[in-house]
Amino acid sequence: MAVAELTTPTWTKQGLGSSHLSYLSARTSSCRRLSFRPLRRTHSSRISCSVNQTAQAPAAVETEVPKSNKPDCFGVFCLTYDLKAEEETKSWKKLINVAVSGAAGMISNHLLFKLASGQVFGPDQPIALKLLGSERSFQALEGVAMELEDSLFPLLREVQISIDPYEVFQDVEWALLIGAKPRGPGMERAGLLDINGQIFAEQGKALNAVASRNVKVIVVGNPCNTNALICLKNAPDIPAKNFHALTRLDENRAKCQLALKAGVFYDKVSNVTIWGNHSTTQVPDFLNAKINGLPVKEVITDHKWLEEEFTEKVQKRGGVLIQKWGRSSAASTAVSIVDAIKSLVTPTPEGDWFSSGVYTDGNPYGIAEGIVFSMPCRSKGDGDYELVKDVIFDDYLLKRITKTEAELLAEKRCVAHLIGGGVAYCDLPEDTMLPGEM
Ligand SMILES: NC(=O)C1=CN([C@@H]2O[C@H](COP(=O)(O)OP(=O)(O)OC[C@H]3O[C@@H](n4cnc5c(N)ncnc54)[C@H](OP(=O)(O)O)[C@@H]3O)[C@@H](O)[C@H]2O)C=CC1
Ligand SMILES: O=C([O-])CC(=O)C(=O)O
Repeated sequence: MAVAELTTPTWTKQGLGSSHLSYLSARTSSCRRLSFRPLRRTHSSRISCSVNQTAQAPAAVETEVPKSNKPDCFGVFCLTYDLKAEEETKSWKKLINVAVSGAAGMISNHLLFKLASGQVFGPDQPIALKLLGSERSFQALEGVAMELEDSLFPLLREVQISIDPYEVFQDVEWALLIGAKPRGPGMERAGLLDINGQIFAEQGKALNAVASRNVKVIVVGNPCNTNALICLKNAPDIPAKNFHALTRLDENRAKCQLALKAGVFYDKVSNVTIWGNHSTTQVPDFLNAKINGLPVKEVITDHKWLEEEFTEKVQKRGGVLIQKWGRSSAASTAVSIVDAIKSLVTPTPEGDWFSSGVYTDGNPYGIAEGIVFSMPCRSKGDGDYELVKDVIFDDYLLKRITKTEAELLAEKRCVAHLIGGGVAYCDLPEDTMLPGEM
């Protein structure tokens, strides 16, 4: 039944019992929870919660639950909020503030709705989304906020949009830094490092000034390892350990290729590490990885494939996708950001680990200190992690780890001016590529 035909619209929540009391106040309630607070933009006060202004909280009505397979039942009108809202709210956790930069971009367009739905932080975790954009993207950001509003997510209590990182990062517990300038034709990697480095230096300073002292930061915008380094160096009051560069997409890509080759479903693949940079020098580790609990090299006996095809496939997967799609991975990147967060907020399954680009100080592998390098991590589910010690190395793995390490050390020299390291000197060993560049 379409909205116009309804005299008493109902919202049903799949999975609830068969008898429902539906309340029209679902509308007022969700609207009350979504407060748009556009900042530093006078014109943005046009955003308002129009339903909130007009709706009254009507008495409860008992209605038939529309069957979801009815052809005239669609979208929001197939949903019921069993609004024992007050009771439910009491069982919820304390609201968390989550900042997302590049919020009008492609990755965010997938990610924000996952965050708001509860599938990332859990069904009892209300969140406030704080969206960072720019002058150029502000209108689009308003559009994003409107779509979030129209989605009626019960757990989404507040949406803020702003172009000022000092406002957006105020008290945030999570900062997902996605916005970055893409490398254009003819642009040198050094140029990209500098332009994006400025963005991440500013955002690091803003996080340092106003974010929660234990904020967890996931840098997605490329080149993400060095951007994360710049960010953490500009945020000296936040533990360096709290900064991550996203290499989870690479891990997921590696798992997919191993599963494909072994002819197993990908949940049978575990212990996959991506070592190093999120670039074409990254090292997907098949030495320590397992399939059905067995070393990958015992299951996949074609070692030439592992060393050559597999490694290159993972390194260049992003570029192949761009050739097909005409744009870089957005949906799968958003999924991998979700995976990365969940890996920090839920205990890592016994014996397994996940990859993340983290600060190398104190690492047990002999990797140079002072860079952000993807390594195997485990978490107790408290947002923190520890590095996995029981991994093995062979000459093949060590040689490649050395190469990606050299690249990151060179990137670090290129951005010395942004991390308090004096005059920058850019001597990148070769113009290595982001996974999306080929
Ligand atoms: N680590 C990983 O695994 C992956 C990383 N990426 C990286 O994530 C980033 C975002 O990708 P995606 O969402 O697809 O990109 P989009 O181009 O869709 O969005 C990027 C956003 O970055 C912002 N931005 C910030 N500074 C600039 C600038 N100087 N010029 C242009 N835009 C700028 C823009 O927002 P605004 O104007 O609001 O600032 C824009 O909306 C990219 O750096 C990409 O390379 C992509 C895939 C995987
Ligand atoms: O290069 C890009 O922007 C895309 C990217 O990081 C990837 O697909 O892994």
